[in-house]
Amino acid sequence: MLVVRPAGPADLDHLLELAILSGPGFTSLTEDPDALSERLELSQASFRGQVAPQEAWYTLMLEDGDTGDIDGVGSVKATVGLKRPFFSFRVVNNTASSPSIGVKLDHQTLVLVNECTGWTEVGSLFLKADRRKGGAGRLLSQSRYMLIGAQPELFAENVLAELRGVFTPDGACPFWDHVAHKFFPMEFDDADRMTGSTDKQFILDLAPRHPIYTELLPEPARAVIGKVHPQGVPAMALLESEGFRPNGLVDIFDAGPTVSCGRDNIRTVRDARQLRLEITDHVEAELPALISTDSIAAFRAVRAKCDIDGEIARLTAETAAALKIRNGATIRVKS
Ligand SMILES: CC(C)(COP(=O)(O)OP(=O)(O)OC[C@H]1O[C@@H](n2cnc3c(N)ncnc32)[C@H](O)[C@@H]1OP(=O)(O)O)[C@@H](O)C(=O)NCCC(=O)NCCSC(=O)CCC(=O)O
Repeated sequence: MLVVRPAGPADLDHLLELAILSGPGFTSLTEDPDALSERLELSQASFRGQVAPQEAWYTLMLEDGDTGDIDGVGSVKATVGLKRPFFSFRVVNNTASSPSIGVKLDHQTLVLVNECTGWTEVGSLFLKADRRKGGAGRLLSQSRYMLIGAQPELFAENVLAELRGVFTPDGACPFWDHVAHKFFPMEFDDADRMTGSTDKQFILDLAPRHPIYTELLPEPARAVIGKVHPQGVPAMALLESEGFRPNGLVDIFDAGPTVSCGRDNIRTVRDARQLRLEITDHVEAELPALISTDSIAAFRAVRAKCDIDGEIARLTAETAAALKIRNGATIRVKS
C-alpha cells in the first residue's frame, strides 16, 4: 500500500535521487545535498513542533509500504515572504483612451510586486515517472491538504502554489532568454539557485523598477506569460480540482503562473470528515477514500476502502497498520 509520511534526515539519499530526476528548473528541489539535508532537518523539526509555526516546512514522502521504495515527494511551507520577500510580476491591464480622437487601447504590463507575504505554499510535488497516471500523484498532492486540515490554525488563510513556466524541449526558457536575462546577466540555474539560497537582495537591486509593456516583447516571450510547463499540466489540473485558480501573478524568471485558494475553501480541507476508527475484517465500499491521521506529529495518509457509518469509519487492520493507528483513533476521511 502506498503511504504518505513525514520526511526526515534519513531520507537524504531518496530526496537527492528525486531532485536529480526532477531536473533543472524545479526550483524547490535543488540537487545540493547540503540544502536538502537542511530541509530534511527542518521537516523533522516542523512535524515535531520544534520550530515556530510560521517557520515550519513540512516535507512528505510517498513510500511503497510493501517494498520500502520512495516514489515521490510533496511539501507545505507554513508561510512565505516573511524572512525574504516573495517577488512576482503582477499582470496589470492599463487602458489608455483618447475620446477626442476615438482611440481606446488596452496595454498589458508586468509590474514587480512583493505580495503573498505570510501565505502558505504547497510545492515540490514530484512523482517518479513509472508511478504516474495511476492516482499516486493525486494521493501525494491531496495528502498536503489533509495535513493542513489536521491543524488549520498552523497555516495561513491563503494558500498558493507556483507552477513552472514554459521551457522548450531543448531546455531553453523563452521568457528568461528574452526578458529576465536582460536584467539578470547570469545563467537561469544560477538565478534560480540564488533565489532559494540568498536573501534575494540581488532581485531588489536588479529587477525592473518600471512596468514592462508586454506588447513590446518578442512573440516567443509574450506567448508564455502565465503558461504552465507541459510537464506541469497534471499538477495544475490537480490544483484546479481543489479550487485553486490563477491569481494574476507570474514568476519573474520563467513567467509560470501562481495559483491560490482560501485555505478553508480547498476542497479536501473543506470536505474531509473527522471520524472514529473501527477495525473490521471486511470493508464493503467499492471505491477507495483518502484517509489520514488527525495529527501533524504522527501524520500519515493512504488511499483505501472505508465504510462510513455515522461518526464511525471502518477500515481493515492492514489500512490501520499503514496509518500506524489503533482501534478508536480519530482519523480524517475524504470520500
Ligand atoms: C505532478 C505529478 C505528481 C502528478 O502525478 P500524475 O502525473 O500521476 O498525475 P495524473 O494522475 O496523471 O494526472 C493528474 C490529473 O491531471 C489530469 N491531466 C493529466 N494530464 C493532463 C493534460 N495534459 N491536460 C489536462 N489534464 C491532465 C489527469 O486527468 C488527472 O486528473 P483526474 O485524476 O481527475 O483524471 C506528476 O505529473 C509529476 O511528478 N510531474 C513532474 C513534476 C512537476 O511538474 N511537478 C509539479 C511542479 S509545480 C509544484 O510543485 C507546485 C504545485 C503543487 O505542489 O501542487
